[in-house]
Amino acid sequence: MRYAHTVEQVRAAEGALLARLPEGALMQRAAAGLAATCAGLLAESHGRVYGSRVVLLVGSGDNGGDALFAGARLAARGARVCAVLLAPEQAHRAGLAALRQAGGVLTEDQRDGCAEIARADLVLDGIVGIGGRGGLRPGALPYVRAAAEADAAVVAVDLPSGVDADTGEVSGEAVRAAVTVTFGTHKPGLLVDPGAEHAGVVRLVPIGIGVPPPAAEALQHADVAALLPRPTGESDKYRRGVVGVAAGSARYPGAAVLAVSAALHGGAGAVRYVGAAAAAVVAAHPETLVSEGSAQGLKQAGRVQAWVVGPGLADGEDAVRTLDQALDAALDPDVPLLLDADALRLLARRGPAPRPGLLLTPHAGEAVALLAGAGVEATREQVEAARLRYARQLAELYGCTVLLKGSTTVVAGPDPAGPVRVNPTGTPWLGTAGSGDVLSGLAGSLLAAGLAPLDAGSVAAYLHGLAGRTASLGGAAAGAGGVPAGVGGEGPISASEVAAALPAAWRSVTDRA
Ligand SMILES: NC(=O)C1=CN([C@@H]2O[C@H](COP(=O)(O)OP(=O)(O)OC[C@H]3O[C@@H](n4cnc5c(N)ncnc54)[C@H](O)[C@@H]3O)[C@@H](O)[C@H]2O)[C@@H](O)CC1
Ligand SMILES: [K+]
Repeated sequence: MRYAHTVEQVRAAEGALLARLPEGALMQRAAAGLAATCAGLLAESHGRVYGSRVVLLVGSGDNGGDALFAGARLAARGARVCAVLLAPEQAHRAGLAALRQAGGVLTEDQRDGCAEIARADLVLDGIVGIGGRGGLRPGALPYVRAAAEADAAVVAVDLPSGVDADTGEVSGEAVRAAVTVTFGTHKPGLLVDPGAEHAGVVRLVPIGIGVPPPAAEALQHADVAALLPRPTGESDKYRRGVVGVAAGSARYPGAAVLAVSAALHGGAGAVRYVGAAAAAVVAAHPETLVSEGSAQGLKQAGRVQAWVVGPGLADGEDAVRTLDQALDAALDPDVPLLLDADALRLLARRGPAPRPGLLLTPHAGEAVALLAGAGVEATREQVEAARLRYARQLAELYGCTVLLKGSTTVVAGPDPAGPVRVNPTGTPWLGTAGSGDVLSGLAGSLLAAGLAPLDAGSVAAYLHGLAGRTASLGGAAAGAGGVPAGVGGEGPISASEVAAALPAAWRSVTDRA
């Protein structure tokens, strides 16, 4: 698991350690790890550290201190290090002295600084770290823009300056790093877009701080492998779980086919389908147990261990009746229920309807409707910019687990003190019609197999992201969790291909565990 902690948690943990250690010891640990990563990058790009050109962007706090001490270490190995001081009066004194002693030079001049950046091999962003507030200040912008235009590898110290450490929000511009070297623990803003997208590859340097339970966490391969259901010798279809899918309509039969397809690939023993697209579902997946038409309803469908309701239901009378039945207490309240797509729009009209085992899977637009249904106004852009906050708020308002889909999918449980799961896999190519139907069928299948809503949602998002990348790479198994989305070699995909790639994604997780 990759754990992330808020600034407040990091400060408390660091405070406890600082009291026990000699002054500056923690910063030296941070700087040593930072310099080692930079040396590795310089060896890759320049062939060696000696003679390479390094520019440090140094702000007024300890984040700048880290950059200065790391710069001193690189200068001691023969790098030509220039520190650009954004706040010369407040720059870290001991760090400045160390850099000077190691042969580094300083400048406060904007033109000089930008010229140095233009010919640098590596730029270290030590403008602000966890002490940053309210986005980049105007004085930093020329340097940040020069770094973006230069060939240099940009390495962010602790987090890219301009990214909110707790939320991943970016107001205005922020540093875009190839690599972020973060200290002690991850920060939530490094795991969730838009912050995650600015952070590049994130490397954690342990500095020995003890941390409390995390505010956010991201599953890794081993966690997913441990959570995935594994049939045993005694498993029959009921023990493995039967998932019911109430989806599709005369207008949108394809959504039902995709949700069923993913549910069949999601580890459940069988899939029951109820709805108006039975013919299309059976034609595509003859193994599905279908009930013709929605008139028969969910209650008559037979035994299931989880329901998926919503994809392609449209918003007619049948859809309203289906949602009523799904939320009806007479339907076994112990059977987990996933609501997606049209069911979410209908739920938004009714407002919160708390129920055990409820998982909602909105995208940003549906989240806006759900928020409005609970009396909270927000725009799509606001939800996309502050995904952690809105996922948590929705989970609290609706008293259930909420999986908010998007460039970073996040899953929040109803307990406000619990961690939010942030999904590390995926590719922008997954933003394609029907992709959400695949995710909900898969998550429903995992619910039926017995996973709790938070686990079912986050494991489904993980496999869905991997399957998307696998399909996008033309069938080659995608890399490990944590690989940033959008790495080269990918191409367009359809939702059917994502569903078909689920078994390969599953195997790539269990094979490596
Ligand atoms: N506290 C510790 O024990 C450790 C801290 N470390 C480093 O120290 C950092 C935190 O240091 P600080 O608390 O000094 O805070 P920062 O260095 O992150 O920034 C605070 C300073 O920046 C100014 N500032 C705030 N917002 C700004 C903005 N938008 N633009 C420009 N300046 C802004 C503040 O006035 C303050 O002077 C961490 O991110 C990490 O890099 C590491 O050395 C590890 C140990
Ligand atoms: K920084």
